[in-house]
Amino acid sequence: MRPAQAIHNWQMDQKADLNMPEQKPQYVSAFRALSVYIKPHRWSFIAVFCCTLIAILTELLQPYLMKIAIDDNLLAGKNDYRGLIVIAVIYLGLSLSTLVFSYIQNNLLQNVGQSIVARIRKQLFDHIMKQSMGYFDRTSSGSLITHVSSDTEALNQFFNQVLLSLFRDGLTLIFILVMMFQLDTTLALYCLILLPIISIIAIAFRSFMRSTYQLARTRLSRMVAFVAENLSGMHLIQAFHQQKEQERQFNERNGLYFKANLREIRTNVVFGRTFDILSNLSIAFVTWIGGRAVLGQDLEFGVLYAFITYIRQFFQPINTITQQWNTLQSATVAVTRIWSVFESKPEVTDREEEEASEPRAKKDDELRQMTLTTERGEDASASLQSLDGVKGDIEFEHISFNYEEGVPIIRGLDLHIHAGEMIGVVGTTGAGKSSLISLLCRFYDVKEGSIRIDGTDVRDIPQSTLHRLIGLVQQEPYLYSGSIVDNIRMFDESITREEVIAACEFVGADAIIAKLPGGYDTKLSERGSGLSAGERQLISFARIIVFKPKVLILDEASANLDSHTEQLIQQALHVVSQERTTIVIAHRLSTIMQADRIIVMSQGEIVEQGNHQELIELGGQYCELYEHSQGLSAS
Ligand SMILES: Nc1ncnc2c1ncn2[C@@H]1O[C@H](COP(=O)(O)OP(=O)(O)OP(=O)(O)O)[C@@H](O)[C@H]1O
Repeated sequence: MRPAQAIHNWQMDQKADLNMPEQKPQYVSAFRALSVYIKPHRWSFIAVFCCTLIAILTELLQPYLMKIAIDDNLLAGKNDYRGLIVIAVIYLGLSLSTLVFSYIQNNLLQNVGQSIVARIRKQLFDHIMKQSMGYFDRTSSGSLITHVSSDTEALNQFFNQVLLSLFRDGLTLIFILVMMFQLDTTLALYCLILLPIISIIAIAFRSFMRSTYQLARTRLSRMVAFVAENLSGMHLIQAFHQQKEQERQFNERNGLYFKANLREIRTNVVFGRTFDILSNLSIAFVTWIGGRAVLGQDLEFGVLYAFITYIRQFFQPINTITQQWNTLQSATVAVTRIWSVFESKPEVTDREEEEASEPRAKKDDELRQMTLTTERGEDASASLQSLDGVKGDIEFEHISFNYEEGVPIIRGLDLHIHAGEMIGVVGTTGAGKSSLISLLCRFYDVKEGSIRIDGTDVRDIPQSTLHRLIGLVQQEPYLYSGSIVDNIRMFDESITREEVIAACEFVGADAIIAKLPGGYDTKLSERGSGLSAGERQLISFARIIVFKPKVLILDEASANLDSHTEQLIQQALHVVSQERTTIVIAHRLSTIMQADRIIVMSQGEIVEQGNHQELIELGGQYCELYEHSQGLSAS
C-alpha cells in the first residue's frame, strides 16, 4: 500500500514549487517525500547515529591518546612503563571499537536503505501495473524502465553513500574542530583561516563536477534508450538491413559516453589531488606555526603531533561530502521522477471499494456473486463456479470513443451480441475493430454510451472479474519467460499439469508441443521465440480452455499462416467457441464465414451486418472483401 502521506507531502511541496524549472533538484520536497519511508525505521536510524557517534569519537580520541603518551609520559621523563602499557591497551580498545561500531553502523544503514528502496521499487512497479492503457500510450516504456531501475538505484546510493557521508563526515568535521579548539585555541583559529579557501575551491569544483556528472548521465541514458529502441524494433532493422547504420549510431553514442565518463573521472581526480595539496600546505603551515610555538615552549610537542593528525583527517570528510554532492542531486531528481509516476492516477478504475465488496441492493444477484468471489488468489474453481451463472450477453449501447480529443474513433455504435453467439468483425484497417474490443475489455472507458454484460455496465464489474470473464487471444499473444505449462496456466498452481495437457489436446496444440525439444517443459522466451504466430495463438486457445471464460475474443493473427496451422486454428476456434459468446476480428474471411453474424466496420461505425450468405447477397463492402480474398487465393 502506498503511503498517502508521502504523496500528500509531495503534492503540497510541488504546488508550492510550481514556478521552479523542471528537473531542478528539489531537496526539501524530496526529503519530505522520503521522510514517510524513513519514519518506520527511525529506531534503526537512531542506532546508526549512535554507532556513528561512537565510531567517530573512538577514532578521534586516538591522536589525543598519543598526545597524552608523548607529553605526560615520554617527554615528562617518567619511566612509567605501566602507564605506557595502559595507554597502548586503551589505544587498541579504541581502534577495535571504531572497527566494530563502523561495521554495525554500515550494516544497519545498508539494511534500512535497501529495505526502503526495495519497498519503493515494489510500490512503483505495483503502481505502474495498475495504470490504464492510456497511460502506456503516453509514456515510453524506456522511461518507465529507467524509473524502476536507475532511479531507484540512485535512491539506493542516497541511503548507502550520501546519508552515510552526511552522518559520518559531517559529525567527524564537527568533532575535529572541537578537538582542535580543545587542544589549542590559537592554532585552531589559524586553521580556520583555511576554511574560506577550502570552501571556495569546493564550491568551484562542485559546479564543474555537477556539469560533468550530468553530461555523463545524459549520454548514458541516451545510449540505453537507443539500445532499448533497437531491441524492440529488431525485426525492422533486420528486414531493412540497418545493422551497419545502427552499429554506427551506437558507436557514436558509446564514444560520447566514454568521453563524458573520462571527463568526469579526470575532474574527480583533479579535485582529490587539489585537496591533497591543500592538506599538505596546511600541515606545513601548522608545522611552521606550531613548531615555533613548541620551540618557544608555548606549546607541548604532543599537542602539535595531535594537531597535525587532525589536520590530515580534516580534509577527508570535506572531500567525501563534496564528492557525494552529485549523488545527492541525482537522488533528488530521481525522487522527483518517481513521485511524478506515483501521482498519475489510473483512468479506468473499479467503483468504490465498498461498492465492490458490498454491491448495492439494486444490483442483480449475478453481479454480487461475481464481485465477491473472483479476486485472484482465491480458489480458482470457486471463482469459475461463480462465473457459471454469467450468460455472456453483450450490449454496446450507442458508444462513442476517441483516444485523442477531436479524433473520433467509434461513433454512436449500437450492437447487441446474444449469449453464445459467434460474431465475426471485419473492416478496413483503422476501422476501429481492435478499439471496440479494448472498450469491452475496459482497457479504456467509453466516452459516451455504455457496454453491458448480462445487463451490468462493465464499469460496475470489478476489473479482476471482468478479465476473468473475458478470454482474449491477441494477434501477437504474449508469452512469458517460463515453460509451456506455466504459460498456459499463467503460473496458477491450482491448475494441474493434467488439465493443461488435456486443454492442449482439446485445441489440437499437443502435436506441436510434442515436437518441441522439452515438450510441455520447453522454456519459452519473452516473445515465444521458436513458435510461429499461429502456434502461439494455439497455445493461447489452450489458456482459454483452462480458464473457461464466458466470452472469447480472438484478434486473429494477421500474418500469413501455413494451411496446416490455419486449419488447426479453425478447428481450435470451433471447439473453444462452443457454449460461449465469441467475437472474432478476422483478417482471413475463411475464419468467420461460419459465424452466426458478421459485422462490417468502417470509420468507427457498423455499415453492414448479417451472416455470410446475407452479406454476399447484399453486394456491399463484405462482398467486395470476399471477392478480393477469393481473387487472392485464386492467384
Ligand atoms: N493507442 C492508440 N492511441 C491513439 N490512436 C490509436 C491507438 N490505437 C489505435 N489508434 C487509432 O485508432 C484507429 C482505429 O484503430 P484500431 O486498431 O481500432 O483499428 P482496426 O480496425 O483494429 O485496425 P487493424 O485492422 O489495422 O488492426 C486508427 O486510426 C488508429 O491509428
